[in-house]
Amino acid sequence: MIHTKKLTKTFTVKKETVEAVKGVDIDVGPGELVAFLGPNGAGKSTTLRMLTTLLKPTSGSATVAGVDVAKDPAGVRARIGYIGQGNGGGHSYRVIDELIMQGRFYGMNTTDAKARAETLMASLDLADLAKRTVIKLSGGQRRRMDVALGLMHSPGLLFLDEPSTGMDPQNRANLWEHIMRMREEHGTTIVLTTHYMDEADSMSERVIVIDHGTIIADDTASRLKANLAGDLMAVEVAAGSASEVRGLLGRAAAEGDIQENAYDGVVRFRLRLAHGSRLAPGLLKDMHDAGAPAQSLELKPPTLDDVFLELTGRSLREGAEV
Ligand SMILES: Nc1ncnc2c1ncn2[C@@H]1O[C@H](COP(=O)(O)OP(=O)(O)OP(=O)(O)O)[C@@H](O)[C@H]1O
Repeated sequence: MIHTKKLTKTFTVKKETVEAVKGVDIDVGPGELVAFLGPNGAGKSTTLRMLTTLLKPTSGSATVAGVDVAKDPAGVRARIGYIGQGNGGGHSYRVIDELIMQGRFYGMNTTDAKARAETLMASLDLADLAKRTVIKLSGGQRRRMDVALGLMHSPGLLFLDEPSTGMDPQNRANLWEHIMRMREEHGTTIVLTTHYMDEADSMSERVIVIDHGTIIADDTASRLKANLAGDLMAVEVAAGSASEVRGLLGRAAAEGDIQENAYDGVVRFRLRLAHGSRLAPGLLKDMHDAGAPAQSLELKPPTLDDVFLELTGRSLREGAEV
């Protein structure tokens, strides 16, 4: 569905060069659901805008839905849906009319456009709002209408630029439910950008992590977490067992720091362990056999922020405007 080779975008601002996207290679297959995750200014939107033909690449190439973005931008646009950041200004048209106009814009006749608009309004929970003017919609309703607009011409590939930014958690969950249902019903390939880690984590099958215009990781969220971050383990033992346990934990966590705090006759160790949940039972047994049993053991699975921290030394949260 998407193939890019060394796709690059450079902006010149007041004689200064900004390398927004630095030669990225991206391959997305039919039916995939992929999130571009990265902090503000990482180059996510610029990449999306090149793929949707809103920006011309400085160099490199991109084929989207089988069409070269540089050679046939109109051909690309006919095959994709694009839902950009933020809402356009208020519209005084009714929701149904706005959707029909979009369909007409893509060459549908009025009857087909009306039928399609009604189907989409039903699946996006907009049917009761069909006659409301667009300016009067709430933020969440407006975003769902944006999704309906992007889907009017039944594109096989849908791009969403930060679809849920600024929405409250309930509206976000609601929008996602609709997007997932759309996907199930139509097999749409979906590419989105987000700086919400939990959204990339729970909704996407594949996460492409972008930082400073470069792809620094590309895998499923669970593999990224298992391979790059590891579980956070906390073990408490009686102070008298601490040296025994220190040795056992040191062998289990071949790399990485082991933090230690002592209080009230108890020592609490904290460490990161790849596949901690698999190692924990053996570790508990070894501690027991060594006469240094654990008083408690907690395991916390890693987040995509831990992955980003491991890859860059920075937290995704630091630069996020959330
Ligand atoms: N039209 C432009 N002119 C000049 N610089 C730009 C332009 N668009 C983007 N940039 C710069 O390119 C870099 C990448 O921006 P981009 O918007 O792609 O990041 P992003 O990852 O989408 O961030 P956000 O999460 O804030 O949307 C930034 O340094 C940005 O300032």
